[in-house]
Amino acid sequence: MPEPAAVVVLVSGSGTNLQALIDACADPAYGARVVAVGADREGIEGLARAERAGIPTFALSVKDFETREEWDAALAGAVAAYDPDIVVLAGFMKLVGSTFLGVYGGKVVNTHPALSPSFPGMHGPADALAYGVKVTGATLFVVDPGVDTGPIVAQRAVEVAPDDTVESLHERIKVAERGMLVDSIGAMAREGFVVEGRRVRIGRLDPLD
Ligand SMILES: Nc1nc2c(c(=O)[nH]1)N[C@@H](CN(C=O)c1ccc(C(=O)N[C@@H](CCC(=O)O)C(=O)O)cc1)CN2
Ligand SMILES: NCC(=O)N[C@@H]1O[C@H](COP(=O)([O-])[O-])[C@@H](O)[C@H]1O
Repeated sequence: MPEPAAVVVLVSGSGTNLQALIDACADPAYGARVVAVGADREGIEGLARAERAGIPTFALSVKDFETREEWDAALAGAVAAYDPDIVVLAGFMKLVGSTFLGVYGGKVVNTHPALSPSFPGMHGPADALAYGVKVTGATLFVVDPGVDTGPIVAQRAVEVAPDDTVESLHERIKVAERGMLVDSIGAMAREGFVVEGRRVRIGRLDPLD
């Protein structure tokens, strides 16, 4: 069996997406291994989940750096120590900048709780509910310098219920999101992937395509 792909996961909160990846990686056939978990803050459940799984962690807070650029470079350096094949932003509430993307561009993916290109930013479920859409969902994309604008890897649709609150809707999205993340990262790790303009292709190309 080939070496599993090395994955670094960056988190800011509860880390349920991270946990889904950790659980999937327990199967050697999955093809990936979480080699480190980083955060932009201390004391979060995401880091505790990594520690319980015996995975190395690091935390770099923007406020501990003179400039945003210095934080971005330090983040790139901390991630580089683990030589990842894929970097997953899983509820990571910071925009990564040009230094980080200069090193990892093309292999950083972010999971977002809305169907891109609708409702980018930090409040996807609330914005979808406020707009009144009947279907929303989750999107996995390759991170670019914009906010939730990168080429799409995968999407899962979720129906909005008439009595949904932001919390109930986000929880239902997160169930779909975790499945999307686990399925996509496994496929990317096992089969490889390529970004061609706005299209992301996983594995062998369809001969008719
Ligand atoms: N270069 C990119 N970085 C990130 C992307 C992206 O598409 N391109 N996706 C985000 C996730 N994201 C929501 O989808 C998001 C996260 C954070 C922000 C933001 O404005 N954050 C503030 C700080 C807020 C806080 O600390 O609570 C900031 O960065 O200063 C917008 C969108 C992951 N990164
Ligand atoms: N803009 C980024 C954003 O909204 N991210 C969202 O935060 C949640 C984190 O959950 P988790 O910490 O339990 O994985 C996820 O739904 C993720 O998509």
